Amino acid sequence: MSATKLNGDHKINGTEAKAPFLIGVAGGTASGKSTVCKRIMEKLGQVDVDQKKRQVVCISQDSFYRELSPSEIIKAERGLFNFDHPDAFNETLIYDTLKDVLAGKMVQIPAYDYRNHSLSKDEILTIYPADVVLFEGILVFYFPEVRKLFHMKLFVDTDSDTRLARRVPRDINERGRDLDQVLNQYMNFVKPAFEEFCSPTKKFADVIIPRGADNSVAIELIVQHIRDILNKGKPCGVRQVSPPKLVCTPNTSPSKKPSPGDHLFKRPH
Ligand SMILES: Nc1ncnc2c1ncn2[C@@H]1O[C@H](COP(=O)(O)OP(=O)(O)O)[C@@H](O)[C@H]1O
Ligand SMILES: Nc1ccn([C@@H]2O[C@H](COP(=O)(O)O)[C@@H](O)[C@H]2O)c(=O)n1
Repeated sequence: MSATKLNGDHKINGTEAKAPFLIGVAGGTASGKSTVCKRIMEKLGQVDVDQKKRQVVCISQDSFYRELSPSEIIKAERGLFNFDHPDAFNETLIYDTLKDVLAGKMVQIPAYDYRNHSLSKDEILTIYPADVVLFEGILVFYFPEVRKLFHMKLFVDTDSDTRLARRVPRDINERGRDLDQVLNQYMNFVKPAFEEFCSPTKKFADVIIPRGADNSVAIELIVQHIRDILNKGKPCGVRQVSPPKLVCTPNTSPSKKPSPGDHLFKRPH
């Protein structure tokens, strides 16, 4: 798929770009936001699809951490930088990027390098226009202008002991931290910031998912709702964007009744 910009109009392979259905997924650290997004993508049959052809894509808010100054990097290396405060993020870039996504444009986003506390110079993720875009992160509902862009808002609500028990091994094994660092950062920054900035945004959610990815009933209901919206092509409460032009058809002949697992998407021509 090739994407081009012509006089402000965005065209993909010669056809008008489509506005995606934008879903925000918030929740505390290690609540299971990424895992919930993965489950949604799996249930919509998207995980094994080539990146360029995916109709459901996921973007992480962590790709929008602002660049740190040399003295802030030193603080971060000592576990003394607050990555859970809204000021740690580049709000304008989040907003501008999501507006581009909603305009059906292809966007390029750096992966986040947790070991070096910086945006990756080497790993740039290309987000091709899609029908459904998931945007997940601890503070995706914090910024009012960003919050208004979502068509659906999910909050992954996992209890804090479970979150800490998951964060400790993850940060040690995947993010290059030691136990003292993880616990100090958690007590000094992560926990207080969750209570001050993240938890209060739960009230903005349309759906709260207790227990995260363990809650397969909630995930199935959400997936079914996404399918219904896409089939109708008329999402409720959509602000500023036109509905996604995607038809969700079961991969069966018209006479055959759909069965669970039949959820191949088909774009209209
Ligand atoms: N339901 C679950 N049961 C067990 N482990 C889980 C579950 N959900 C997530 N995890 C693990 O917890 C860690 C954090 O999950 P993740 O989805 O990355 O959370 P978040 O995106 O909210 O930070 C990961 O190591 C993940 O594999
Ligand atoms: N350099 C960084 C950047 C972020 N963090 C922590 O990541 C958490 C957000 O990611 P989740 O996958 O857990 O949602 C956040 O709580 C930051 O503390 C970090 O430790 N180092």
